[in-house]
Amino acid sequence: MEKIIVRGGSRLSGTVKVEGAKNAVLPVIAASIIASEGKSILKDVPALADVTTISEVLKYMNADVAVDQNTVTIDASRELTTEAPFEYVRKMRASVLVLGPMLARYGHAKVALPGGCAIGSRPIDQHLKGFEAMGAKVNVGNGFIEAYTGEDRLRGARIYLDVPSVGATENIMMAACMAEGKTVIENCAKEPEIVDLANYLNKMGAKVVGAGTETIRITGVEKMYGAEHNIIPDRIEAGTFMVAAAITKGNVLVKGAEQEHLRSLVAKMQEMGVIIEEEDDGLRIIGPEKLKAVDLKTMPHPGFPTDMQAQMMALMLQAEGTSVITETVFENRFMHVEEFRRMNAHLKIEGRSVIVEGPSQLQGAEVSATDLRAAAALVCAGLVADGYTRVTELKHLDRGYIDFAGKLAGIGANIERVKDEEAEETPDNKSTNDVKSSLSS
Ligand SMILES: CC(=O)N[C@H]1[C@@H](OP(=O)(O)OP(=O)(O)OC[C@H]2O[C@@H](n3ccc(=O)[nH]c3=O)[C@H](O)[C@@H]2O)O[C@H](CO)[C@@H](O)[C@@H]1O
Ligand SMILES: C=C(OP(=O)(O)O)C(=O)O
Repeated sequence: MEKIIVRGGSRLSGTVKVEGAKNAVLPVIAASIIASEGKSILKDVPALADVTTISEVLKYMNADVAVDQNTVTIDASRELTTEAPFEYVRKMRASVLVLGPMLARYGHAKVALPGGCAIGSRPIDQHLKGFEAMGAKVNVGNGFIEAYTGEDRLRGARIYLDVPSVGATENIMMAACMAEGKTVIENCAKEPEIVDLANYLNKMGAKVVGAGTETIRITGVEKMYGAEHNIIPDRIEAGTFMVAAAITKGNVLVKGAEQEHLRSLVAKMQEMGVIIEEEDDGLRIIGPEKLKAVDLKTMPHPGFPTDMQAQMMALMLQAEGTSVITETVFENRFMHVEEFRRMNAHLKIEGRSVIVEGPSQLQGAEVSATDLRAAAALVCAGLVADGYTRVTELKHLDRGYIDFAGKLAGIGANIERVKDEEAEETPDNKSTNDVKSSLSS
């Protein structure tokens, strides 16, 4: 098992570059299997554990997937199997995103049920409601979801989502690309990753309009082809580095951060007193000497992203006064609160809100990453805690961040990722040496 060991106290400075977006690349890779002719060449693909998992799903289905650094080439022109077993879906819920593309191309799809996870129950009823509206029969049983149309193609339909689900919007949009006639998805998700997927589908020959608004219209086509596409930058990775810079009172250029995708975060951080300047190639973050307390509520895009909630909690712990965070997207996304408390954070959960009393004098401790963003948030808190913070369960972090510790070290953090045995050698209250030298001594 590996750990990240971080010693608080360094102000971050310099430039850090963001990768392609995890939440954009996963549906794009899934969509590639709709193409029965030609190769897809995907660029700016982040080398994340989740990308490996979805690539393995495609390979299991008989597609060719070749990875060359940040370029992934997919040839799905051979006949594919239409099943994704539990061993992949267990690792990553986004595996359910192959349902829509398989249904579009073959009128059949069978995927293991994803089940719940640390942040909430995460049902997929809206995905299935969409497929049914398009004429598919859906059976859920024996741990699998199976959808099929028999001899027929899917039929275009008007679908109103009960919640603007990102995954349901993507799955239905992909399924509708080769359906007969027009599909209209109302109350759909408006995230930048939805727009990226629609752009890719259109390059493949689909007819999708309205992505990024609350109504998407899709006119079905007969056939789709491989296409070239560049994945958009990861707004959540960018936001995480923005928080890391601000919490340490640093001055950091987050290269690749798109202001347009980050409006709610930029506005909230500015409200806290953080200076944010748009530069040609990214956003410069200058942390103030004192942060102001604020309230925030997570919402579907363009509201405040739930995937930045844990990191913002770390930042609010350093603000002067009482902040309130309300989580409206996932019902159980406060697992990090208990871990922050181990670092001497003053936090109280009240229903779907957390009351944050700041500033907390954080203390280094051994903490466990309960999910992907909790992992990043705990590292951010460690950047300003007294002494050493050890963050374990890094498999969650690796789903969404590449070389997180290395990138933070590159902008001046006192941080290292180590194997368990090496971690034992690091003294708890070492006050002079940095993490690296304490490990090598
Ligand atoms: C791979 C990926 O892109 N993951 C993102 C995606 O997840 P994901 O697509 O799973 O999230 P959704 O947008 O679907 O979920 C939002 C809310 O809708 C509910 N819901 C969803 C589907 C459904 O059929 N029924 C239903 O009730 C969920 O329980 C949740 O409360 O969007 C989330 C919300 O921005 C992000 O946190 C995830 O990082
Ligand atoms: C919750 C997240 O991702 P996923 O939907 O892949 O679990 C996330 O990226 O924070």
